[in-house]
Amino acid sequence: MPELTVGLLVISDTAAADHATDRAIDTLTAVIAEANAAADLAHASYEWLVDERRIVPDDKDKIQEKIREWCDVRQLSLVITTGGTGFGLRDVTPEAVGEMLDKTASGLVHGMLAASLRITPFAVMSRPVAGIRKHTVIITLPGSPKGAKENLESIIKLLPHACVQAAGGDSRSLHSGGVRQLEAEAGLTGSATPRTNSHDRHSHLHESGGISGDDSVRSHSHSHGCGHGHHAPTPRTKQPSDELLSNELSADVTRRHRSSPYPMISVAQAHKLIAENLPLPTIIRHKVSETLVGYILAEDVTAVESVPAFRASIVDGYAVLHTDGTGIYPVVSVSHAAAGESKVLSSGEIARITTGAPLPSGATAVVMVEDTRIAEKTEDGSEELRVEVLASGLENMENVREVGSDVRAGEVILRKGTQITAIGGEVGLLASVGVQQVNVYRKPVVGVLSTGDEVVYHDREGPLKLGEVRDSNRPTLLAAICARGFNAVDLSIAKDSAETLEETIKDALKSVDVIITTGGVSMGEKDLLKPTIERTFSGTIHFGRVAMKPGKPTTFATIPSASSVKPIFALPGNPASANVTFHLFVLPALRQLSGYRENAHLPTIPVTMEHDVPLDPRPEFHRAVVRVDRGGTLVARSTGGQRSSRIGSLQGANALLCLPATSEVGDKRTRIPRGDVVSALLIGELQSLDI
Ligand SMILES: Nc1nc2c(c(=O)[nH]1)N[C@H]1C(S)=C(S)[C@@H](COP(=O)(O)OP(=O)(O)OC[C@H]3O[C@@H](n4cnc5c(N)ncnc54)[C@H](O)[C@@H]3O)O[C@H]1N2
Ligand code: MOO
Ligand SMILES: [Mg+2]
Repeated sequence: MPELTVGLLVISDTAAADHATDRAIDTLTAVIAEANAAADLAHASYEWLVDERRIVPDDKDKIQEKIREWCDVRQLSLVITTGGTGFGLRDVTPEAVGEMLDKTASGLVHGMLAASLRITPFAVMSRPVAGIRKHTVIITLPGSPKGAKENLESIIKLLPHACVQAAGGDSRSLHSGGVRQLEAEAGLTGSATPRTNSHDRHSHLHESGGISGDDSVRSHSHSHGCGHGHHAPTPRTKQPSDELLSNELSADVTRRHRSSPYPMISVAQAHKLIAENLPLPTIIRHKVSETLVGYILAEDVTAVESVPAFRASIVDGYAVLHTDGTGIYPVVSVSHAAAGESKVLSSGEIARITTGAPLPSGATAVVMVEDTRIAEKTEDGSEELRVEVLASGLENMENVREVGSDVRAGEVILRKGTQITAIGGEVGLLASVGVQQVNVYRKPVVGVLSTGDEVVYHDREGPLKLGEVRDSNRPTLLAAICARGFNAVDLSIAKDSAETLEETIKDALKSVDVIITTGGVSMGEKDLLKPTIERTFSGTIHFGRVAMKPGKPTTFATIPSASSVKPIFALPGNPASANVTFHLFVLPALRQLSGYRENAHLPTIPVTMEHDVPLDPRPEFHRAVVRVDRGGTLVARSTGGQRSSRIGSLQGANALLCLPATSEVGDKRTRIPRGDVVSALLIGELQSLDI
């Protein structure tokens, strides 16, 4: 399918200083993904491919440098800028872009402004420009993600047409920006897509864009005819710039990065980026049953019925009129805890009653059987005929549960945000008041993929060949995910090839909400995950390195999907690293996606070290066993060797000690001494007493 390549340029001093503050890239990527979905539905034969995403400050030179590269060298189909179009002193986008346009496109500007003015009069404060440089269409959107989204949505249907024309009506130049196409042309991926001829494509664009009567498009498609379907490919020279190499799937090993292009961020920053970039939880209806455990309520729940629904006895004994006092009374009826009517009780009468049974009407109290004596029996001696009430001074409704005294119909019994626990209290409460279904947040379905040419199934028969490694990450993570009550999908093992990764991830995106991969995220030439996410799936890598041990190359990205975005956690291949980063980053994310709010993180508790523990230059998450000692103190002991490859460091562990980096402690200490208190992240159950 022909690709219309897009560059997204965020122009903002703030976002350039701290990429985490940027919302525009995700917003615009989602608009483009939606346009692709709509085009797909309309059977249009083109697809937008976001090929470049960059953030630059409000600096004319920096803006022009990118525009030059993307238009003149990369020959992208479309460049979208956002930001710097206001009246502020630093706002220079229209000037920077305006100077570089070969032709202006005032129609696009009018279209965007008209759409904005329908929403807010402040649209007059935007100074957009649009036009063509060489073969690339350029549009400038406002900086607010909302405004940018509205502007882009107002013209996006027309842009394929504009891009085709700007490319000179030449399908080759339209294609030339598509990197995947290029790789196919150069025989790099080995999977050249058959090209659609220009006639077909233009007639499809025609339908989807709703444009009619445009001679130039029609005559162009006519003049090139079907011949271009098999036109000899014209490979474009690759640019050896560092930026291009940063996510090049097929770069020679000599041309790969020699230092990671991903900034090293702190664990706290990583948590923030994850929390901010996850999609919102969705709501489902779920029946009240044992399978409700673990879900979080997405609504306040109101009692349908009262508990008790009738006046009920609290004890086994005799229903009486409390005003009758002590004395001998005939037993006129029996009220058992069972459905059915009972006789009206009058003064001078009593009724035998069991715990939980309805109080006969007329009765105002219950006397415990222990406070009575049989005065007369039936002839066969099986039942009492008359009973002496010994208890005096009974209160009105003594030993009676009033209607609705436990729960009143209409009362809110559970608040939105409450988790249905394994204790059973919430299920019990819901069941008791006749609530049969509740709205809860859907739990995400999580796919787990191991990657690596060396990785073999853990249950593969026979000895390992040199270099083979049994897959421990997938069984470990599947176990941890299921045990926490999430649905896991086994995505198997993918070889270290761009095609396999692409195919596997593409398939997984159809059935899972979150993807976890392990391996292939560091600096090796076979570490292909990051470029695959960026290039093939137009994903945004929110971070690719974290200052921590283990887990340094932990990567978090989102991939645009039809409805919103799908998170992908690309964890390091080392088994201990994969498990630690799962508990530290992925589990809180899964909890947030299932409706947890501020409590999405696992709890952290202060623990006392039972022995010295060495510190590392990186903040470390040291696997440990925490127990309550005989004095009631929480004490921690290391699980031993902490090498990232050693999954045994997690055997028996229930905590990760959060140890500071050597640089973070005073006096350049290299150890935490025995008896010191450190913080521990509780990843398992707390054991009481010594074991
Ligand atoms: N030059 C550099 N090399 C490395 C760096 C670095 O910064 N510069 N970081 C190191 C760190 S820290 C880690 S952690 C690892 C992470 O590597 P990857 O995520 O790329 O993972 P792989 O290279 O694919 O594998 C690493 C290791 O783990 C074994 N592995 C992988 N998958 C599995 C599995 N499913 N089950 C069991 N074992 C698995 C694999 O065989 C390797 O031994 O990179 C360092 N290198
Ligand atoms: O950070 Mo890596 O996970 O040490 O081994
Ligand atoms: Mg590696």
